[in-house]
Parts: sequence; structure tokens; C-alpha cells
Amino acid sequence: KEKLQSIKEEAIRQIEASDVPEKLNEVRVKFLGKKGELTAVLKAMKDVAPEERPKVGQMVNETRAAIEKLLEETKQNMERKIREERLKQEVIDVTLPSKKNMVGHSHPNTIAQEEVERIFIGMGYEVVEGPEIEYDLYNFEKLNIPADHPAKDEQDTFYINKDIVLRTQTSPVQARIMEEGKLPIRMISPGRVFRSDEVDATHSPSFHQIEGLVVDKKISFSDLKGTLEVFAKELFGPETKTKFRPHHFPFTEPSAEMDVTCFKCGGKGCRFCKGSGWIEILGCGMVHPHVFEMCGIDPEEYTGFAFGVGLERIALLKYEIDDMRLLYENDIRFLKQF
Ligand SMILES: Cc1ccc(OCc2nc(C(=O)N[C@H]3CCS(=O)(=O)C3)cs2)cc1
Repeated sequence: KEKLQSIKEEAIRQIEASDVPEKLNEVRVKFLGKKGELTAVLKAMKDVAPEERPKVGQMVNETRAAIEKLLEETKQNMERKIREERLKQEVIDVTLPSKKNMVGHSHPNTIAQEEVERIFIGMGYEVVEGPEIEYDLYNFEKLNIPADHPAKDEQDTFYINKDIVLRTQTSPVQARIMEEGKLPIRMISPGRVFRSDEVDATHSPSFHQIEGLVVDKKISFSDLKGTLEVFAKELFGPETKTKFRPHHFPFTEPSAEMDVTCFKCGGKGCRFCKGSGWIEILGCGMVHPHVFEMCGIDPEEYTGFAFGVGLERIALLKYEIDDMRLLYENDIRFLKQF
């Protein structure tokens, strides 16, 4: 009896001294296992008087049950405490700032091109693209640019051979569409163009342009002005004013350059518009009759207007970027601002 009592007390002491479930297993093996202390008592049963055995056996079972009960309770408590501790560790503070996930950025040119395309697509224009390597025929001749025209010489144009050039404007795309003869035409042609110019803050040998062309019956200069005025207001804001200054291009007659009121100072004059209050945006004009004839369209039956705008120029103006080369250096610190 005393032996069982001391086993029970020792087991309780060891259970209470355990700090992890593994320790409880050791206690279980030590006292209740095959080689455990309680089993040893049962093995010593042969030394007990036969009439005492049932009593001793019952006491052993009671001791075993008591130890098992305490082991189980202690294990439950231990596991609950471990679980609570983990939950405390793993709490998520939803008020913490989220980590900034890196998203892609559009290039200023892309933003400018998509903005200009959106405006003209909204007016029912088609977006048409064409080859960057072009025949002299489409890049110059069909645009009424005669063989001896200064635009044709080496210092402005990259020649592949005497008949093939890197296109200097996207006009050849329009000429090709006009040649197809499906009228009326309302199109814009965005794309890369090449000039063997000096490279400086406002010139690059390769830049982007969007040209537009409208061909229909009774198209007038006021259609041109009205269309480009809407374009200017869409691009630079509803209070923008436009001004058309007479100009000359071989492929349009009459020709003009369009200025818009400076969107920085509203036309009063500032550093941005060099004090004039106006900023030149694009060139335009009525399609020259010779161009119609060379594309097989009767200039007596059809008229049209065309315009051309430099995309980098729009991007530089809109984002007040003072050096075009920043657009091509792929400096991520510059590009991620847009
Ligand atoms: C068949 C056809 C007939 C006429 C055409 O006229 C396209 C035009 N372009 C301009 C013009 O000023 N372009 C420049 C603006 C800045 S830039 O990017 O350097 C090129 C005026 S009219 C085009 C095609």
C-alpha cells in the first residue's frame, strides 16, 4: 500500500515538473509502460498472500487510472497553452501599411500615343500602321516632294539605297490608303519615323509621330480647324484656345501650323511658353491636288485635310520634360514617375 502511494506521489511530482508533452510521455512509459513501476508491482504479485491479491490488484488499477487521468489533463492544458501562445504570436495587424507591390508603368510616349488615338477613335477615325522602311516613291514622290527637295538629301534622310529610305514621316501610310481608293477616309497613322538630324534636347534620329487624314466630298479648311480645335481642347483642357498660322508643306495647300494657348499660364506668357502665351503643337493643311492625282483620286470630286504631330513633343509638353533623350535612356527612376 505504502509502495503504491509513493509511486503515485512520485508520478504526480514528475508530471507537475513536466513542461512539454514529450516529458509527459516519458512519465507515462516510466510508470505505466511494460517495464513501468506499476507493472513491476503486478509482477511482484506472487509474493502477496492470495487472499490479498484482488485488493492489491484493484489498488494498482486505481493508481494507474489516477496517473492516466492526471497525464491526460496535464497534456490537454499543455497543448491549449501552446496553441494560445502560437495564436498570440501569429496575430495579423491589419492596420499595418500594405507592402507596395510593383506594377508596370507605361512610357510617356505610349501614354501620349494612346491619348491621341483615343481622341480620334472617338471621332470615328481608323488607326492604320505601315512599314517603317519605305520606298522613296511613297515617302517623297507621292507626297509631292520633288526629287531635288532639301528634305530628301542625306543630312535629313537615312537611305537604304537610292529607292528605299527609313520613312521620315508616317504620311506614306496615308498615301497607300488613298491609293486603295476606298473613300471616304478618316484615319490616323501612328508610328516611328527617322531623321538623320543632330541629336540634341529636342531632336532624336528616331522619334514617333501621329498623322491624320480625312478625305471626303466637300471637306473644307473649317473642317480642319474645327477638328483640330476639338483635339487641342481634349488634349490640353476645355479652356485651350487655338491659332492657325500660315505655313508651307509640299503635300498640303494651303498649309498651317497650329498653336495652342499655354496650358501652364493660360496664355498670359511664362517661362514654359517663352513669354508668348502660345505653344506650337502641329502642322496641317488641305491635301495638295497633286497628291490626290498621284494617288488616283480626282481632286475635283474629293478634297481632304491632313495633319502631323510629334508624339515626343506632346509627351515633353504634357509632362514638362526638358530633354527628349530622357525618353530613350530607360532610366527606371525617370520612367516609374508616369
Ligand atoms: C497623303 C498625305 C497627305 C498629306 C499629309 O500631311 C501630313 C502632314 N504633316 C504635317 C506636319 O507638320 N508634320 C510634322 C509635325 C511635327 S513632325 O512629327 O515633325 C511632322 C502637316 S500635314 C500626309 C499624307
